[in-house]
Amino acid sequence: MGVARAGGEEVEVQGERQLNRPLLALPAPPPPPPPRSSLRPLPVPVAEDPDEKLFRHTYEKRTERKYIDESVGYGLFTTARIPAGEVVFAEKVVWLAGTEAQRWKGTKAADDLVAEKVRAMGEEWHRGFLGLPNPQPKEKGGGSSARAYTQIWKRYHMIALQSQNVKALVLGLKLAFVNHSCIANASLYYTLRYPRDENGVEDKSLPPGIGRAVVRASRDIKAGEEITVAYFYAKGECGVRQLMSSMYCKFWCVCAFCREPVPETENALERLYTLETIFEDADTLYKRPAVVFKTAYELIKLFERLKISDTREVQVWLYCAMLAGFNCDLGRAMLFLIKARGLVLRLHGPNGHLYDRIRIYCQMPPLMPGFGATTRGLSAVKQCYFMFADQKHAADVLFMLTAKPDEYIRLHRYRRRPNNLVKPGESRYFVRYDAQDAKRKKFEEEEPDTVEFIPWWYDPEVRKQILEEKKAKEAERKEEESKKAAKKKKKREEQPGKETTDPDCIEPEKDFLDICRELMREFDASDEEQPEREQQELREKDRETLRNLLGAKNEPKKRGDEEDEVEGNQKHEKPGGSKTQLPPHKHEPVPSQPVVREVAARKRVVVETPPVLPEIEQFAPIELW
Ligand SMILES: C[S@@+](CC[C@H](N)C(=O)[O-])C[C@H]1O[C@@H](n2cnc3c(N)ncnc32)[C@H](O)[C@@H]1O
Repeated sequence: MGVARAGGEEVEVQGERQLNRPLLALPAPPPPPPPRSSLRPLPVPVAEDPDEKLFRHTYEKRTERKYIDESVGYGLFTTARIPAGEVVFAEKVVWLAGTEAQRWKGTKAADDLVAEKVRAMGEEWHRGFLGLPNPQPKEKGGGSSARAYTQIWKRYHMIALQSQNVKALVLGLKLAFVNHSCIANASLYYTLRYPRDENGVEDKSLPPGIGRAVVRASRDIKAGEEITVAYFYAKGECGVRQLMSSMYCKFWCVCAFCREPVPETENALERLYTLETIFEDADTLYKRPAVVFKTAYELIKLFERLKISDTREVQVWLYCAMLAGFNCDLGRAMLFLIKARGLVLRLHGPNGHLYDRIRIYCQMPPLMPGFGATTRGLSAVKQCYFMFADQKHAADVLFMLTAKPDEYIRLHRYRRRPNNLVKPGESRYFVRYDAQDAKRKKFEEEEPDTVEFIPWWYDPEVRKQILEEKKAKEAERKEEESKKAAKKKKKREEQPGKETTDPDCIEPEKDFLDICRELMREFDASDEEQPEREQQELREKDRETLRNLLGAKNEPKKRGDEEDEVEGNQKHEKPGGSKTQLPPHKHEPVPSQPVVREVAARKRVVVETPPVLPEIEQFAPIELW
């Protein structure tokens, strides 16, 4: 158990060791960067009652409600500075979801339901609830406080999305005054709690409910500043965001960034929208991975510059992790996940459901949606470690900044330049492809068949018609193809001399061994006419040539020997000269020499290996599959 200072108070921090533990049983990564001065160590849940101990010390007393204007109503303001990462308040809330919300039928039933829930919170809370400013005329229902519960509820509640997108309506006495901003200075999340049985023991077989609403400062909040959170995931330009606020929250957003849009923030939120759109399009993800990474990188930089630090940034890191996972790139995926985990810990602490999701992905990356759709990024987790060592320049590798739009560069292809070889403005890393990689790259870059889809909203009759049309078109295309093939074949048969121009294609219909056997038979037939000794010599020579031709599979030779041999063979092979020349086969209009040269020449692949410097090795561990 450790002790940390928070605003002059001492806070018990339990389980720090647990937080610093590596995620997977792997070699220890380099030490983490020093903590930022404005952040104190994060509190973590404790075994007994997480809510009680975790949020004992908050900045609740340094806040007050103030009236803003008619369009927004009240807001919650600070009376003193609140440092980034601190819990502003963590309060108990009344919440309605699922079957309970279904009881909201008719005003009387609704009022009874809210009253019942509010009374269950205790007398003090009940009084606080009824003390919230109620703008409705009191006598509307006849009595002085008739329908007061629902009136207050309707004005001050918030919508919370729990895991699996379960909607819950929440109301807290402080939370009631926290307004939305498209670029908020605090984050809101709800701790989850399992229902307790009659003995007060948590029943983990039941779905968890909401424990407390926690508002945590995501940046330093000055004294007198309004505390704002994001009610929804705001993205796009101001008009789009206002449309979203009216759709999701039933108000027209008039936050500072919608009232007077700033070009830079507008640009950042528009980029976020673009990135989200890209992530809905698997085709772009597949064909333009480098563009996606670059967009994400620029967005993260922009967020940093504008000091936007909220779940949207977590989402960008998560998207990058998913794109890496999509390509089986565990090294990059892990690093993106670690970044997302760090940020969500800073924003929400280890209690929110977003943290739970990221923690699960860290432990089991294949659980990320779309994982392993392609293998072109294949890498191992430990390959991300060298990027820890080189935080300053790792972005080049992590986001593939030097890649072509359609490229996906594997981690092991990056080599770090030694200090004396780096020119100003140049990337620290260069990409090394070898012959094997180039072959694989060609395969990786093959485009998949395009996926066509018929929108679900089309009329069934229209869908049927479209499918039939597609089938007819496909049949037509196949028929055309077969016609073309038949035409080609016919032409070939009519002009046998003109046939093969491709030296690779000796006899398409025949097996290579058949051809060899035929050749042997032909040699034997022509040899019968020769005197016995001469014949033997020639046969021996022919066999030698054939052995060379077949690549001397059983006797591996040195590269140098092979080259000499090929060149030697070429010297002897004069058309019509020696007896070792293979006579033209009746199915083989083109002389066989070009084939011989081609086959042999292909073996002369020289793999260029750059000088391996110990420094490069150290930073870029090489791992080939
Ligand atoms: C939880 S209450 C916050 C307190 C509220 N300002 C009041 O005095 O009643 C949520 C309501 O505040 C208003 N509100 C919050 N953020 C807003 C914003 N950015 N623009 C316009 N209205 C907002 C909306 O009417 C919303 O339904």
